[in-house]
Amino acid sequence: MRKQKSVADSFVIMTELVLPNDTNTLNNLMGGRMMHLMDIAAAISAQKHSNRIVVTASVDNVSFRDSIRLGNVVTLQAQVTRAFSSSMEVHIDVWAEDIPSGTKLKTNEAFFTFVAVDQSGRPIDVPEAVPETPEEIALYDGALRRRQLRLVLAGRMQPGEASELKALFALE
Ligand SMILES: CCCCCCCCCCCCCCCC(=O)SCCNC(=O)CCNC(=O)[C@H](O)C(C)(C)COP(=O)(O)OP(=O)(O)OC[C@H]1O[C@@H](n2cnc3c(N)ncnc32)[C@H](O)[C@@H]1OP(=O)(O)O
Repeated sequence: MRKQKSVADSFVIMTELVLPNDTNTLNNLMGGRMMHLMDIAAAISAQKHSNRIVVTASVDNVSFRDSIRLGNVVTLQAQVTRAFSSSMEVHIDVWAEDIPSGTKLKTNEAFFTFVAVDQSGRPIDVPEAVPETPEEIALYDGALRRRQLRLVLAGRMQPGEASELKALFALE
C-alpha cells in the first residue's frame, strides 16, 4: 500500500526582509525575485512531503496586484495540496507587512507543481497526501481539475481526456 502523509506535515513558512538589492527603481520588490522566493518555499514544502529531490515542473498564473515595498517583511506560506504519482501540487500565499504602520496585506497566491526525482533525474513516486481540515479538503478536491488544465495547456493531455474539465464546461 502507498505510504500516506498528512498535508499539514508539508507546511512551510518563510520570512524575508525586502532589501535595496531586491527592488526596482520605484523601490518595489522585483517580480523575478518574488518568484524565486516562492519557488524556494514551495520546493521545500514538496521536499518535506516526498523526502526527495524535487524539480519545478510548472507554475500556474502569478499576478502582481499590489507591490511590495522596500523594507517590507515578506511572509510566504506553502503547503502540498495533493500528490499524484511523482508530482505534487503546492499552494503558496504571500503577505507583505509594513511593521512601522502595522499593516499586513496578502499580495500573491499561486500553485506550483513539483516532481520528485531520483539521483538520475527520473520521476519517482511520492506518498499520498491526506487533507484533514475543510480548507485542505477544498484545495485537495480542486487539485485534479487544476492538474488537468495545466497538462492540457502544456500539451501533455488531450482536452478530451480531461474528465474534470469536461464536467466543468459540460463539453459533451
Ligand atoms: C531530500 C532532499 C534534500 C535536498 C536538500 C536541498 C534543499 C534545497 C531546497 C531548495 C530547492 C530549490 C528547488 C528549485 C527547483 C528548481 O528550480 S528545479 C529547476 C527547474 N526545473 C527543471 O529543470 C525541471 C525540468 N524538467 C524535467 O526534469 C522533466 O520534464 C520532469 C518535470 C521531471 C518530468 O519528466 P518527464 O520525463 O516528462 O516525466 P513524466 O513521467 O512524463 O511526468 C512525470 C510527472 O511530471 C508531471 N508533469 C510533467 N510536466 C508537467 C507540467 N508541465 N506541469 C505539471 N506537471 C507536469 C506529469 O504529470 C507527471 O506527474 P505524475 O502523473 O507522475 O504525478
